[in-house]
Amino acid sequence: MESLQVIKQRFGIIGNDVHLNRAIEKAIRVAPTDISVLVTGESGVGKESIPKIIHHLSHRKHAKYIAVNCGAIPEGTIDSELFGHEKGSFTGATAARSGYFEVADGGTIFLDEVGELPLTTQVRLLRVLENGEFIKVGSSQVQKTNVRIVAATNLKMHEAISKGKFREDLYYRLSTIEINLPPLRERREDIHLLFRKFASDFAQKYKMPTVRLTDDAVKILENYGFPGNIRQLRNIAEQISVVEENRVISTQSLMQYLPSKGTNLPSVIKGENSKSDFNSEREIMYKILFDMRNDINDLKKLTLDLMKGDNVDKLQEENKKLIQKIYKEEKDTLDFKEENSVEVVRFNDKYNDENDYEFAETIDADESLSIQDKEIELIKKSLERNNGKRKLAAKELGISERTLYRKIKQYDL
Ligand SMILES: Nc1ncnc2c1ncn2[C@@H]1O[C@H](COP(=O)(O)OP(=O)(O)OP(=O)(O)O)[C@@H](O)[C@H]1O
Repeated sequence: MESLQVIKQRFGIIGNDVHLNRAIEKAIRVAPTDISVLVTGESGVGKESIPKIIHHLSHRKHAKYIAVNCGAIPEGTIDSELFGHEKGSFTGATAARSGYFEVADGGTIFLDEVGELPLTTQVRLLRVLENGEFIKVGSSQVQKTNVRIVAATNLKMHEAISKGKFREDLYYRLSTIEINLPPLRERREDIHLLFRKFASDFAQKYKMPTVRLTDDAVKILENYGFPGNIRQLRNIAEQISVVEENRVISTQSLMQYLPSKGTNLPSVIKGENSKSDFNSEREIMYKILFDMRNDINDLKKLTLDLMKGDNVDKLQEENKKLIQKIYKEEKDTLDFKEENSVEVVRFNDKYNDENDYEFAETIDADESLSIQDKEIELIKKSLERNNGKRKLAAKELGISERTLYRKIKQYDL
């Protein structure tokens, strides 16, 4: 069995906390078996490295390892993504498609944010776990797969079960072994270690001297709560590495990067003769830009649905609110059948596959970079303000939690 230190080095895991070590040791021990593992812990604690360790130390290491963000896949397509679909099983299914459970046969699937799975998908997953059987969407033929499942969640699963959002039987099936990763505030002795590692990585990346904290600043950092855990610490290290001219970071400089405790507002926003008016004005501008982009993305999605779908009336009815929001000054309804008939022909070739549909929801490569930067800034701010709580941040930003989750992953926030 490979030693703990070797594994940590191989998977880039920093820290010496006893709970962290215990979690890694558990992963090493359970790896050669086919037992299902549930990795638990708050967002940003480093759950993703555990399934990788398990896969690479198992007899499955030469087969596929697929990591799926269950929270990032739209509900309507998740069954097809996981289990595949037959040609013609739904509008837009122009060809049969293999799902992850078929592709990963012999390997490992990591189901991140498993608590986000819709109940209908949970039933399918339970069946795979019990006897390796699954059925493609639109098929009646039972298929077999041999996949090891490692799942992760940052939810309190017992709460999700009591609210009827997660099946109890599935929970017990998934969590034969549970590996819990501690939040950063419970492993204070690792904080400075991690900061130094990130500071050195960013110094290399941005070709600048490495930043260093004064002794007092170290104490401040070690006593900070880190609601966003290691992901937040990494972001702070990056911001400091890029922004601070003086490479020795004092308490005062550091404090600017730590959202203030009481209000959870970033300290840079407030202050005596601060440019708070300018800041709030700027924030409003960003918010408008952000809303506009969301409207455009919603509209793109609706347009694609219209291009692909044949039940235009139903789509129009379902999206009445959105249409009215975007075409405020227009009449109550718009005749999409007429307005888009030409486009259907033109766009059909371009968007004839569901991956394009997904792409329509993401950011275009040629979109203005500065708007993207502002979006990131706004998301970060909102997460800070809401103490890392995605539900509240999504509400504040006016987007769904699922979209916010996707953006956090996309920008590695
Ligand atoms: N022990 C560690 N050493 C070095 N980097 C780490 C460690 N733990 C986490 N990280 C880094 O922190 C970031 C967040 O980790 P990760 O994505 O695994 O968190 P998570 O618990 O899966 O979060 P979420 O529940 O939001 O998906 C990543 O950039 C990861 O590389």
